[in-house]
Amino acid sequence: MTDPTRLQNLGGIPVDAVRGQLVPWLPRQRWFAGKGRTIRGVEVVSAVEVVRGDPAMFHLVLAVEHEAAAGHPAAADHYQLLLGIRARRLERLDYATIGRLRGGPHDGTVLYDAAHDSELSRWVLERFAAAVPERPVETGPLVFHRYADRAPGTRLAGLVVGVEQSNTSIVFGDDVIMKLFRRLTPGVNPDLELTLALADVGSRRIPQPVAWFEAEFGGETTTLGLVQEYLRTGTDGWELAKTSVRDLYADQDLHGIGSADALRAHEVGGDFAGESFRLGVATAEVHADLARTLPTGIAREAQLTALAEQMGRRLDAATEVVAELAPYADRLREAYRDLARLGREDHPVPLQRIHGDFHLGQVMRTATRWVLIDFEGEPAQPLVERRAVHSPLRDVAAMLRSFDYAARHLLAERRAGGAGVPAPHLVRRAEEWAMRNRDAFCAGYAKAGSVDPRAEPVLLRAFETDKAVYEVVYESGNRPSWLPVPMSAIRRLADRAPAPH
Ligand SMILES: Nc1ncnc2c1ncn2[C@@H]1O[C@H](COP(=O)(O)OP(=O)(O)O)[C@@H](O)[C@H]1O
Ligand SMILES: O=P(O)(O)O[C@H]1O[C@H](CO)[C@@H](O[C@H]2O[C@H](CO)[C@@H](O)[C@H](O)[C@H]2O)[C@H](O)[C@H]1O
Repeated sequence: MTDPTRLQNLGGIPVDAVRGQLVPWLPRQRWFAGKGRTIRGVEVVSAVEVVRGDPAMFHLVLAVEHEAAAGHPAAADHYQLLLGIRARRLERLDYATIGRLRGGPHDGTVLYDAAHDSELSRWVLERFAAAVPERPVETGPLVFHRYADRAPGTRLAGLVVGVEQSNTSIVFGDDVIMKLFRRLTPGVNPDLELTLALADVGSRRIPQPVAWFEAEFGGETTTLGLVQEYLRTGTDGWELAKTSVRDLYADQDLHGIGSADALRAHEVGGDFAGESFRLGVATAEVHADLARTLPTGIAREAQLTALAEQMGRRLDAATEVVAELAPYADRLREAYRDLARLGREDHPVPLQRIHGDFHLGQVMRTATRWVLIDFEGEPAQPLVERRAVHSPLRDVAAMLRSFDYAARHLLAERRAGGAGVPAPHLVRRAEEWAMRNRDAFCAGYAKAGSVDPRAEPVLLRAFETDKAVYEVVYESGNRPSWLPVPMSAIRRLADRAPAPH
């Protein structure tokens, strides 16, 4: 990529001026991973001028240097940015503004995130259209590959999807969706790796891949963006599950506490168990396809002991951050001791590539089937960990946690809204909903896969405990009013109450 020592300006604008605008803007972005840490400086480590004129667009890789902080050595994180430059402000793009230059020959020039400018972002589609499968095209260090025979249209308007998450996704027409990976780690992104592997074996459980682009970064070929079929009839599983739970609670509210008329989880119109079963089937099919096409392994005593120790360390670290965990920590550790014992009892555990960040927000129901998206793994984990083999029951346990979340989040919201501690009959209904859907998911998984997750209670409990501990830290940092959701699971798991499935 560009030699940064030679980089003086971007389209005539001094690089220092650009850096100055980026420093306050970056921490405000949803995808910025260094929130709360002090930025020591921002370097432009690569710049490719991809559209010249007004507007102009540069493909940038930024190195953000942070001050050292507890648990974080002073190190640089790298991010990808499509920098748009316009001589004059354009009102419709105000929300994407990085900053405006004042004084000098560039007075009034606007710097902005060009992912939001469909006039510019379609340039990427043009590169994909110029490539054909087996014959990528290059623009400087950027290499554009096409997977599908059919090229995406180049005149489609691009719209960034509303819910910005770890990355930025742009929908073009209602034809394709392109994900720009924001934080860059050298190497192939597992989202691309697993999507291509599944497409190669003909899986219909993923949005079909269309194209991707990459560049050398940190000495490795690194994925920058992935284009897939846009699931125009898709709704994400979290929204669907919430609708079912809302329907159940609305019925309870209508009939009043303890009313014999109040309907149960299997009686309300929005019963979700059929969908949960089908989602279990879809998950097992994806696991089976991953196992037959990518590396697999077996965990025996040493690996299970190491895994149990790793989970124990995560619990220690979490207890430091969230004091509410402390009273339960010793009892939670029993789940990890049982896991280590499983190894000593010679209980081999099959390992394979898995989704790695599985929850109801990572699955979409289309008019015809469940589809799994976002195989990136947990973005905060190192790439080597995300590309390693794991027990597929880790994904299963993560989805079971998600059913628990769907059941309880409304109670947390009501409580945060001033409704007080949830009434016991509502808590019972939430538990019943979670139990019913967790069980249906496991039944679907067992029907389509080789393993019934319910026959592996020790593994499931250890993975679920580990995930709930992670969630406690996540909620305390991001959505404190939702902390009661994973805390209720922590209490259940510490009491070794029968898992609701
Ligand atoms: N192929 C697709 N078709 C339709 N919508 C999609 C598709 N892929 C992703 N989305 C939507 O975009 C959102 C973000 O996608 P995701 O892959 O989860 O990104 P991130 O890595 O930023 O979390 C999803 O929650 C979903 O609503
Ligand atoms: O943004 P990511 O998809 O990488 O995941 C993070 O955010 C998730 C929240 O959206 C969080 O998931 C937790 O909340 C979900 C409901 O919003 C629930 O379905 C999941 O089961 C629960 O873990 C995830 O933990 C976090 O890494």
